Amino acid sequence: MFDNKDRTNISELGEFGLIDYLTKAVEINQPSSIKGIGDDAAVLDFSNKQTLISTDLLLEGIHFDLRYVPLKHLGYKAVQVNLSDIYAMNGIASQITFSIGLSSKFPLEAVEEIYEGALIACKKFNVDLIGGDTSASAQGLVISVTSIGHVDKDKVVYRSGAKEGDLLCVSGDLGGAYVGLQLLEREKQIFLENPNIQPDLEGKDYIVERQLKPESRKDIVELFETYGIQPHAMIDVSDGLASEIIHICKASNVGCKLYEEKIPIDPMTYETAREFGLDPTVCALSGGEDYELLFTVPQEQYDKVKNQLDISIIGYITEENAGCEMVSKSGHVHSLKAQGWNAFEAEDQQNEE
Ligand SMILES: Nc1ncnc2c1ncn2[C@@H]1O[C@H](COP(=O)(O)OP(=O)(O)O)[C@@H](O)[C@H]1O
Ligand SMILES: Cc1ncc(C[n+]2csc(CCOP(=O)(O)OP(=O)(O)O)c2C)c(N)n1
Ligand SMILES: [Mg+2]
Repeated sequence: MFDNKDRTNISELGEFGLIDYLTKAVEINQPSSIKGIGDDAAVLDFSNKQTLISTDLLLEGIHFDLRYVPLKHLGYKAVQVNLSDIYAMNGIASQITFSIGLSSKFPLEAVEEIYEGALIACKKFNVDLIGGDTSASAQGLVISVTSIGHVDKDKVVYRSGAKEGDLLCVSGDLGGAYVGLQLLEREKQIFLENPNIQPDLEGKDYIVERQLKPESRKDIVELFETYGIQPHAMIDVSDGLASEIIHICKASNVGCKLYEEKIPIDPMTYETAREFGLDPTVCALSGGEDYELLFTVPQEQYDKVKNQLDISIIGYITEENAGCEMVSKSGHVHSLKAQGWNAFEAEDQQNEE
C-alpha cells in the first residue's frame, strides 16, 4: 500500500517528534475545548449540557484489511464510526482523541496519510482533535478513537426508551457497506491469484464508498432538531439491522414487527448482492457497517417523519411477549435473529484457516 512512496523511518523522529509532526496542523475550534493537545490531559467545559463519551477499537486483520483499504480512508472511517455513536444518543460530537499503535512496517508517510483522513473527518464534522496516544505495536496497526459530545438533558435518547405502538424508523439505506466489502474481498482474491489483473470496481462507486468511506448521520440529528422530532429510542447500525433492533427491544422490554418490503436498500446494493448470490435483505439485516440511525418515534410524530426522504418507516414496536418479528415479502412471519458481525467469530475463522 505504501511501497512505492518515500519512506521515512519513524525512529528518525522518535515518539515526541512523531507527535509534533502529526499534530502540527491540528486546530481547536470548539468553545468547549479549553485545552487540547500538549498537557497531561485535555480540558473541556460543557457548561449546562450533558457530556457524551464513546470509544471504539479498530484492529488490522479484524476490522480492516490494508490490502484494499487506503490509509487515508481508514483514518476517515475510524473517526466516522466513532462520531456515529455520539449522534446515536441524539448529541453533537465536539472532540475526539485519536490513538495509534504502529508496527515497524509503517513509515512516517503511512501514518501521515491516516492522520490526513482523520483530520478531514474532524474538519467536515466540526470536531476538535484534542489528544491521543502513540505507541509501537508488535504486530499490525491498531487505532482507537474516543469521541466526546454534548446533548441537552431533555434531548438525550437511550436504547431503552422504545414504547409499544412506536414507529420503527431508519435513516438512509442498508446493506451497501457489506456488499461493498464482498466486492473488495473478491478483487483481493483475484489480485492475489494474478497480480497483473487490475481491480474491476467500475460502476460500483456507491457501495465501495459505503464500505471505505462511511458518513455518520449528524444531519439526521440536525433534522430532528429542525422538525422537532424527539425519538424515544435510538442506536446506530454498526452490526446489522437485526442485531440493532434486538438491542433496542431488549433494552426497552418491548417486541417489534419489521416489514421486509420496507427495508431501504439501494438498487446498486440490491443488484450486486444478487450477482454474488446473496439475499439483499440478509445483507441489510446482518451485514453491518452502515452507520445509519435506527430509532423509534411515538405515533403522534408520524406526520413529521413520513415526508422525510431520507427516513424510512420499517415497522412498529409491539409488546415484549410478541417477540421481534419480520413479515417477509411473501407474508410469512419470521423471528429476527441477531446474526450480526462478531469480531470473535472472525478471529475463530482465521485461526481455523
Ligand atoms: N471492555 C469494555 N469495558 C467496559 N465497557 C465496555 C467494554 N466493551 C464495551 N463496553 C461497553 O458496552 C456497551 C456496548 O458496547 P458495544 O456493543 O461495543 O456498542 P457499540 O456498538 O455502540 O460500540 C457500551 O456501553 C460500551 O462502553
Ligand atoms: C477485514 C474486515 N473484516 C470484517 C469487516 C466487517 N466489519 C468490521 S467492523 C464491523 C462492525 C462493527 O464492529 P464492532 O467492533 O462490533 O464495532 P462496535 O459495534 O463496537 O461499534 C464489521 C461488520 C471489515 N470491514 N473488514
Ligand atoms: Mg463498541
